[in-house]
Amino acid sequence: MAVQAGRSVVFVTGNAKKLEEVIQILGDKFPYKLVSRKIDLPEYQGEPDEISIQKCKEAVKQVGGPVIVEDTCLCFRALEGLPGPYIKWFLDKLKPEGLYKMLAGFEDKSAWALCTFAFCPGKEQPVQLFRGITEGCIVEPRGPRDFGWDPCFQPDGFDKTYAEMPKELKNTISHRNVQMNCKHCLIA
Ligand SMILES: O=c1[nH]c(=O)c2ncn([C@@H]3O[C@H](COP(=O)(O)OP(=O)(O)OP(=O)(O)O)[C@@H](O)[C@H]3O)c2[nH]1
Ligand SMILES: [Mg+2]
Repeated sequence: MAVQAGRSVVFVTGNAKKLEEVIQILGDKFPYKLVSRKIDLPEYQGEPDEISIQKCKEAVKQVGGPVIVEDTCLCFRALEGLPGPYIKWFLDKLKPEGLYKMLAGFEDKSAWALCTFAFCPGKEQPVQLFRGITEGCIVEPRGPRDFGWDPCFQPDGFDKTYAEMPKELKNTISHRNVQMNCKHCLIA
């Protein structure tokens, strides 16, 4: 990332669980000081890239310096990628059980989790995007309920849902782990 060494970057999110995972994934190898700001940014509509760019521009306006935001989509193949960026509202109303039931009429239960990080060094500067995708399927919910749709998403190659996995394993293979050496994630 184009941040000068020794500088800090503000991760803007209203979601404490995301923040927790981002801090765990970056560990102490991230060469910049990560500062968090809890701001509930607007839930924009549109394609994932456009949403992340708008979100990042709003964050930079509010923070006034280098920022990172991320937007997470959960996309069902049978529904041509929906709910996608609107998963927050579907999850809120339907809970993981309802997400699973949404696919009752479809044979194809496959899904992908997409995380789009957006970085902007300052006002009027271009926004850079970084994407991570983990392929999986939607299953009957299993495991602890402490983070969103984790109980109904089972990544390919595993017999556990995200929620059933130890956090270290989820963080190694998850859509949020946007690293070139992550074997399970596709870097878009
Ligand atoms: O089970 C989960 N495992 C995950 O790894 C994960 N990452 C995000 N989410 C949920 O999916 C929606 C994304 O919407 P979202 O990107 O707009 O997030 P948000 O509004 O909560 O925070 P933010 O936009 O302030 O950063 C929200 O309901 C999040 O709780 C996850 N659920
Ligand atoms: Mg949001």
